[in-house]
Amino acid sequence: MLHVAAVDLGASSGRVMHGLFDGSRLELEERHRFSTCPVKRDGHLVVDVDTLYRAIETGLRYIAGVHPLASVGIDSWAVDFGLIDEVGRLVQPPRHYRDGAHEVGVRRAMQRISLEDLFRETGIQFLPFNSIYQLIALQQENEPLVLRSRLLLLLPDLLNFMLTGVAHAEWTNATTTQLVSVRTKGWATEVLERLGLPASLFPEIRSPGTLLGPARHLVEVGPPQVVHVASHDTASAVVAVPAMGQPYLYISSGTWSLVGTVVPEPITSDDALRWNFSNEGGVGNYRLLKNVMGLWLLQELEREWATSGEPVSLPQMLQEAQRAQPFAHLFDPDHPRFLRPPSMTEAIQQAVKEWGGHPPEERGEMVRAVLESLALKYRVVVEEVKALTGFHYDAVHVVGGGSQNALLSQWTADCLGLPVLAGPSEASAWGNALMQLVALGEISNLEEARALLRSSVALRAYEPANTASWEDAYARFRERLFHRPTLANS
Ligand SMILES: C[C@H](O)[C@H](O)[C@@H](O)C(=O)CO
Repeated sequence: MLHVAAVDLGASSGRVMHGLFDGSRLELEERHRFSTCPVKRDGHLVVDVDTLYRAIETGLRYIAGVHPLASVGIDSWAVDFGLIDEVGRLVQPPRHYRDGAHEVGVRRAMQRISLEDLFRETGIQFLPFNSIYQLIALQQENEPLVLRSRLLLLLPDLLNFMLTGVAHAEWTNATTTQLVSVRTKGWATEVLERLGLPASLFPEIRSPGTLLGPARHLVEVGPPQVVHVASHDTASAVVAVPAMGQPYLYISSGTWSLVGTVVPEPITSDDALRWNFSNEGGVGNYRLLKNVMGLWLLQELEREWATSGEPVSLPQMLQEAQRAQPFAHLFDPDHPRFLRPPSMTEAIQQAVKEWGGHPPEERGEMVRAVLESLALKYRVVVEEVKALTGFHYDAVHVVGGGSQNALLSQWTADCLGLPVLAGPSEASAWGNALMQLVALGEISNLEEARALLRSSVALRAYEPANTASWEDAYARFRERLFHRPTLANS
């Protein structure tokens, strides 16, 4: 039996998963779960790297204390980074992308380079919290701090560095900085020059599926090899899309919903620019996708209800949503106001009002409004994907934690008029473990990885129903949508 550890850091929790591979089946078992929520320091939302690192070590020691651990891989959300000084210390805690400080970076960047030039060079969608804007904002705020930094490491690269002492930039996550060139596939040096950002901060880019080095702090239990997995959690989740052949559509559904497909080369056409698509690095391909605000909306509502003394479970929320009136409170879930609103309830009510609807008051109305609006937004993005690639798709794979939301999966099928195949729910951890097996030479490629996955996990299928009323709602949704600001044009 071969033992690997997949460390997957999500928006609110991280887990250390134990992968057991017997040559024909892979099993994943959770060994340690911990919070990844940002903390407030000096007025900013930051990532508590030391606490994360300690939790990861605890989980790894737990597995390695019992089994010979062959390897470890770390994936996390994208864009957030730490700056390291000449002795390898963090110069300050990494800012979290939901902190508002990057906005000054957006304004500054736009004075120096157009969105169009940036997109043509990097293929990445405009999101105000991309690393590029976070770094410019930091430079504006504290230039000496950036000048005395030696390296910029995205979160999984930073944790890998803490484990091994080796500093690299893993490809899939590096592309989310909006600072990697689609032409050279290296750091976009011309963009860095135009923005006055030091090229020396950016380490060598390495491909997923390669070995990084031994985990030096775990010598007494091995040490296991640290592997460059697809370290952007969405890239790992896409590795674990159990598709049979090409082309395929996916929704990586969690705090964000990443809606897209994979393409052999980036698509940087006028339409891709206009629709604000991303070409994020994948494993042997590009992930042509768009961020939809996702289950963050629901998570925030749930948090608000719990803090106001009315905690509610997900099954209860879904039951109440089913009883509410259909299509009564639609809104654009990607309005920038939803990134970090003081009150999600009020932000949704305001958005519905602006679309000429009656603001939802009841919990069920609110949940129904979120889920219907998400499904309708998925349809908008899927239509754009079809137009960009010219492909026909006959199903959509929903992977990640959101694949367990049966109501959203059913409504997604109804709205898209396509079957939904839901699962695996721990897709990022699966993709992470599978890339370790590739790096260790246990399996030879993605096709084999997917075959292994299909024989190891159960999927749920949802057939489209009730499509006529969704078609009608979609027509109304589209009409409203294209007169309102989105993350791209606000
Ligand atoms: C910032 C988000 O985390 C990012 O855009 C998204 O791709 C992600 O990583 C979702 O987990």
